[in-house]
Amino acid sequence: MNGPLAAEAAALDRADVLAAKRAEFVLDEDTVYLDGNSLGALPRDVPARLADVVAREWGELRIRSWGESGWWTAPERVGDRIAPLVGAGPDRIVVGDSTSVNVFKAVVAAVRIARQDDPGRDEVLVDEATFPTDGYIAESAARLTGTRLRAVPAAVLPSALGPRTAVALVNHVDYRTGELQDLPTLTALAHDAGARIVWDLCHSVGALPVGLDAHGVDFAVGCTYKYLNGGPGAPAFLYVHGDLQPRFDSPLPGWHSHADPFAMSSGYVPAEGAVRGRVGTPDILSMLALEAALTVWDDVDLAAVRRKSLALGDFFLRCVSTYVRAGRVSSVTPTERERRGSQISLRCAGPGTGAGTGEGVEAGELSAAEVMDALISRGIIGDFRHPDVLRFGFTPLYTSFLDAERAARALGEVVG
Ligand SMILES: Cc1ncc(COP(=O)(O)O)c(C=O)c1O
Ligand SMILES: Nc1c(O)cccc1C(=O)C[C@H](N)C(=O)O
Repeated sequence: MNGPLAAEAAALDRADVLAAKRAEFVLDEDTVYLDGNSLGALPRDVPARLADVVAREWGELRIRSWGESGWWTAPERVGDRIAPLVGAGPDRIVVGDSTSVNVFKAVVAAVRIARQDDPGRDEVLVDEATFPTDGYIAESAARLTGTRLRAVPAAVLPSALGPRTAVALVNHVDYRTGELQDLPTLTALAHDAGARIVWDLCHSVGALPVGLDAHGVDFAVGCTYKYLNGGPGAPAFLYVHGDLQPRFDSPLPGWHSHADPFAMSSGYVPAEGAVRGRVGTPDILSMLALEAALTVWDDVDLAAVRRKSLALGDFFLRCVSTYVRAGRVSSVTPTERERRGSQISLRCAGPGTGAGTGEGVEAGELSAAEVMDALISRGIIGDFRHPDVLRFGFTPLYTSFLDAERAARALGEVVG
């Protein structure tokens, strides 16, 4: 059954310049997939490419593939494919390892540079709502570098930056609320304070233009399994600003980052450029699946992605206010477009959330976790984050306005 906003959704889909992209992904029409901010959908061309890598490059060419199939240079080559999506020039990005490992490399290297310039800097700032892994890694990086970690709310970061700050580690888009931080302003403020900044782009790469080179960002990391659709466990990336590349002193100087790896010498001599961010043998199967997945971006205008992402978010919020009983959910994602990533997070007060029953919630109503379970059983795939947040990720390459309408309508039915 259609809701009152279904006709409008269909019209928006007809006018969508990215609509044709959906056919490049493996999706089924019975499911509304709104979890591309956790695991992107499978691009259609990936299975055949991966089958070729396994059967021919590994199965037939075997060891020769390191050279003949370009395996050895894949981390830089795939990095150069990601570069335009984050506003980076060539040889600035290397792909490999997990985001967590790249946070470690970036934070330690950034502290080393900051303290070379000014040994008095003894603090690493992190936004206190950070995705947990960043906070855990930053705490260890701080201990290893003789600094201390200070967690502050993102809104307080501008005033927390000061003469003691070595590095600030900031999530560009908050994984829980979907709030977008002002990267140009915070980067400039960090530099004004004499500090270095590391951005975690997990929830912004592929969702909005980032402009790393243009804004003078020092270091950035990000994952490739969300909006870049690289697949489960796809390798992450590390960006190092061009001016800092010669000073990048990796805390994990493995042999793949050596200037002459096959010299097998006992002394470490770092390679120049992005290669310096490598560690050991890359996960070639995942790396090449990611490379194949990135071809969907070849003809995509990121400004159009951002326009559609914001339009989907606006439309979804309108559908929610039309279909869902007043007071049952409220958006924790800022309504201002310039403060939003590509997800809408709804607080769903109820039993077992620790958030009280909330206005408009009656005894016996479903908790947020139960609401998400009920949505998933109806084929609406979002996710739940503690204690009471329902997340709906909008992936402009394959999410339609009808998806947004169907999800909000189902939510209204589930919460009653
Ligand atoms: C902001 C952020 N950072 C880091 C990670 C994860 O890091 P890793 O790829 O090491 O699991 C995620 C998601 O899992 C994330 O959302
Ligand atoms: N990285 C993930 C994983 O290894 C398993 C399950 C989910 C994830 C995610 O990416 C979660 C995601 N970063 C989040 O925003 O919560």
